[in-house]
Amino acid sequence: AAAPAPDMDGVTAALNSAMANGAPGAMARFTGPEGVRTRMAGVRDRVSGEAMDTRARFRIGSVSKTFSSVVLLQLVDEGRLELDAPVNRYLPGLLPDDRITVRHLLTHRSGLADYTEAMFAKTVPGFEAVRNRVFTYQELVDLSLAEPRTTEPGVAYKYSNANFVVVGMLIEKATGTPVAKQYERRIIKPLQLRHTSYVHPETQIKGRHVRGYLHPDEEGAPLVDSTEQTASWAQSAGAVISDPADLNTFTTALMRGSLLSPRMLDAMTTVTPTDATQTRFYGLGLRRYDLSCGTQVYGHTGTVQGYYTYAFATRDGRRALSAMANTSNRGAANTALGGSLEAAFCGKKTA
Ligand SMILES: C[C@@H](NC(=O)[C@@H](C)NC(=O)CCCC[C@H](NC(=O)C[NH3+])C(=O)[O-])C(=O)O
Repeated sequence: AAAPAPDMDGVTAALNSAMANGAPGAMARFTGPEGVRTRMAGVRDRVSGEAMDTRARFRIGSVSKTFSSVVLLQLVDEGRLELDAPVNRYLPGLLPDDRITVRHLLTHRSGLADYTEAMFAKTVPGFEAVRNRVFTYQELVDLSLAEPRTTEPGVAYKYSNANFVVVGMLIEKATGTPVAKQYERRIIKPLQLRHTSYVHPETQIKGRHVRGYLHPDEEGAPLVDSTEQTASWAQSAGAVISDPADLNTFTTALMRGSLLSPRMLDAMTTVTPTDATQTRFYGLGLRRYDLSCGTQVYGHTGTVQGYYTYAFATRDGRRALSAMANTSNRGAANTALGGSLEAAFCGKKTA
């Protein structure tokens, strides 16, 4: 059946709802058979009052995990790493359990604790303590290993940034270059993602960009401008910068098979449920959301101080949506923004 036209009024309603829940602004870009549709709301800069702009760049948070996963799966395709090999075969002595495999990292089933829970237990103090810090991968792994593991390897899904920090270490070990070089060579250049970059530990977002605003834990406390940070606490788990057009190019190219072999793309999109609702799933560095109209969309969400992101596409790569709200630590704003997926991919609700 032909895909339903996107309900762009519904997308606008989702953006407005994100603003009603504390975001200074929000935007979305839909790419489909009928072409591109963009919607913007509010401001990208609360001081200048400059309007939200879909040509502006922002921090994509954990959507970076899909970039890292693509690089690692290309290395598997090239025979330089094996998915079911112990991580310790490539990084001797790194992890305290030889049973933790590369696949366990990509599926969040390693049991490695997520160090960000302690790091950001107090949102603004935690952020201020790290926003200008530069961490080595090893320091982040050590923070994780200082806490008890959350599961025996492979037994259960438990989201952890530590997994994709180790993915970054594996990429650097296998290629002998920084992850930035691999993102550039394997994704950014081939897809001509002109507004996508990995500038860690540089704190500035170059060119036209959205300023991000972090909600403190204290109700009513003023927003904190969190735009400039090293994002070193996240790195290969969350430090990529991009814009809506590049994200749609990335997710559609991924789904169309431009980045991975058919076998590897099948492995990446083979998912297991992450919640009881059986509508949210995780594959290899990739989420799958099953929408109310039966459409399944693949991509990732992102949460980094001041920015909520959704970047998803249909399995045939014919339709994609990227959406961003320039706030965080506000779950209601994130959920509201997520409503843009149903509107974009399921179209107008029939009476
Ligand atoms: C969940 C999301 N994960 C990511 O994008 C990664 C990179 N971000 C996090 O783990 C959240 C770090 C804290 C954010 C902070 N929260 C707090 O400080 C809470 N005390 C904030 O909201 O900005 C994903 O995979 O979709």
